[in-house]
Amino acid sequence: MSRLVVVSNRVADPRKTAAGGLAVALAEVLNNTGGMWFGWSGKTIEPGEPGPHAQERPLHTHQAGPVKLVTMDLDRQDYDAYYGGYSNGVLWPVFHYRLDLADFDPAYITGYRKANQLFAQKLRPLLRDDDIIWIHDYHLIPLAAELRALGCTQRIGFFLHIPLPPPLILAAIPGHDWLIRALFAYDLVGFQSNADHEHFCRYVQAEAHAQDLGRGRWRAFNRTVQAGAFPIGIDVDEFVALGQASEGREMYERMTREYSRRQLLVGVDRLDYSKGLPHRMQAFRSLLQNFPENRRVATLIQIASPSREEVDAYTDILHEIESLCGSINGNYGELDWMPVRYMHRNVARPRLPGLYRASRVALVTPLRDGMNLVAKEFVVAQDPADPGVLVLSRFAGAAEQLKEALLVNPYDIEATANAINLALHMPIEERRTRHQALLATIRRCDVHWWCNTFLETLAHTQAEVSGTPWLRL
Ligand SMILES: O=P(O)(O)OC[C@H]1O[C@H](O[C@H]2O[C@H](CO)[C@@H](O)[C@H](O)[C@H]2O)[C@H](O)[C@@H](O)[C@@H]1O
Ligand SMILES: O=c1ccn([C@@H]2O[C@H](COP(=O)(O)OP(=O)(O)O)[C@@H](O)[C@H]2O)c(=O)[nH]1
Repeated sequence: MSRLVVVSNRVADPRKTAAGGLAVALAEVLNNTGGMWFGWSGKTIEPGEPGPHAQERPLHTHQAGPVKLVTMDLDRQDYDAYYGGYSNGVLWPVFHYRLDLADFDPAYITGYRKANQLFAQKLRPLLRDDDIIWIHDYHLIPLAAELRALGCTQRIGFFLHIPLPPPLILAAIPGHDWLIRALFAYDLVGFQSNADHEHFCRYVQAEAHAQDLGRGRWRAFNRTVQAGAFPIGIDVDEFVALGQASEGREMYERMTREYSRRQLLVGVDRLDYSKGLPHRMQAFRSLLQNFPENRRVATLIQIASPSREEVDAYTDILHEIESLCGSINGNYGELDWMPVRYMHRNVARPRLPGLYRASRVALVTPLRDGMNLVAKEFVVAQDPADPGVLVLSRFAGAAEQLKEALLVNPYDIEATANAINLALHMPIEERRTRHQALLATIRRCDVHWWCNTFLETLAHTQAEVSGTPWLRL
């Protein structure tokens, strides 16, 4: 049987918990399949630090249950240009439709290419001929092309965890044609939603003049690539079990005891401008303003786990949130009631099911999101007899699947406040009906379904390209 080799920027011990949907999902996949997980170690080598040059630097290897974790360090300068610079200063904002936040510094692309070349050079000697290679996310778009240039002929799949914007937004990136050409080094390219997949099809037709071979296959640059939507899911049974374990139960009991006279609303996000936290706070403020019956009753617990703090746009959003929370509490708070409980800290995943279950409403209102696993976790954690309500942005990938949530446009503050009010006062029958339908979808398209569907499709892609040498990017 072929071995699965997963490659992503961030690697986590699959036996421990991590914040960030990619690490959570891949840990769950690899715990089941076994194989190798290759990525960045989380360590950077500072300029002037003694030791071998990047190419000669040894890898870190660690057996974690059935998974062999192999990681590499990056030089500080390369890491800054590759991760903070090109990945999170160019690709992240543009792919989330935020051209205004992109910083097209030409030095970034050099660092990005260099890091991808280093990933390829380090990974190449570890590969077996019959490995199935699955590369993840925007940090590593050119990796297959780099591996092909080193002679790799294995099946290689790619999954983009973030949205793909419409062609004319994508085309604003200097060198966008280079990026999309790099996708043709893969055999299969997966997106989170039909909308993202459709943007890809439109782009390759209009900008790359690709030939449509039908059934998701496109031919350009002397290669054939298959593309499709594979919405990522969660491990439902694992999350249910987490809720039944002691930490989950204790959290539930503590929250229900502490907030017995209140109705809890919960938001759990990385502190990222794509998550729409200022808009959410404004909607909550409008709720208190327009529907005063919720004052002294509704309490919003907002977890904002620290993220990418070296990128300026992330520091800006931190200040904006802090000021909004302060003003809401200052204007509406009472001696015995604070409307917003804001925490700029990561909450360990085992505690989240208890927090979700104790909450009447979840606010998942990103301005754009690839998928958003928190939306799915919230539904799974509910008591089916008395479930909470999911208020979900129509701009999260999850909205394509979770139609029975209260779908909102997060830019429309008043409409979002109305939806939150509806959620807080929704009759129990309607809550149950919606929850049942949501849970069925989340169960059907869980993380195992996602992984199996992607890998089966990859295994069946036609190897039309074997023997065709990859022309260097
Ligand atoms: O690794 P970080 O820079 O700390 O960021 C954490 C992850 O954020 C992004 O997650 C995305 O993947 C989720 C799972 O598919 C999806 O639900 C979510 O909508 C995405 O934002 C990023 O894509 C990952 O690479 C990061 O590791
Ligand atoms: O304080 C936190 C915040 C988030 N998460 C987890 O991180 C993941 C976030 O994934 P999502 O897809 O919602 O968004 P991303 O951060 O990947 O953009 C979910 O599994 C959360 O349970 C966590 O464990 N603790």
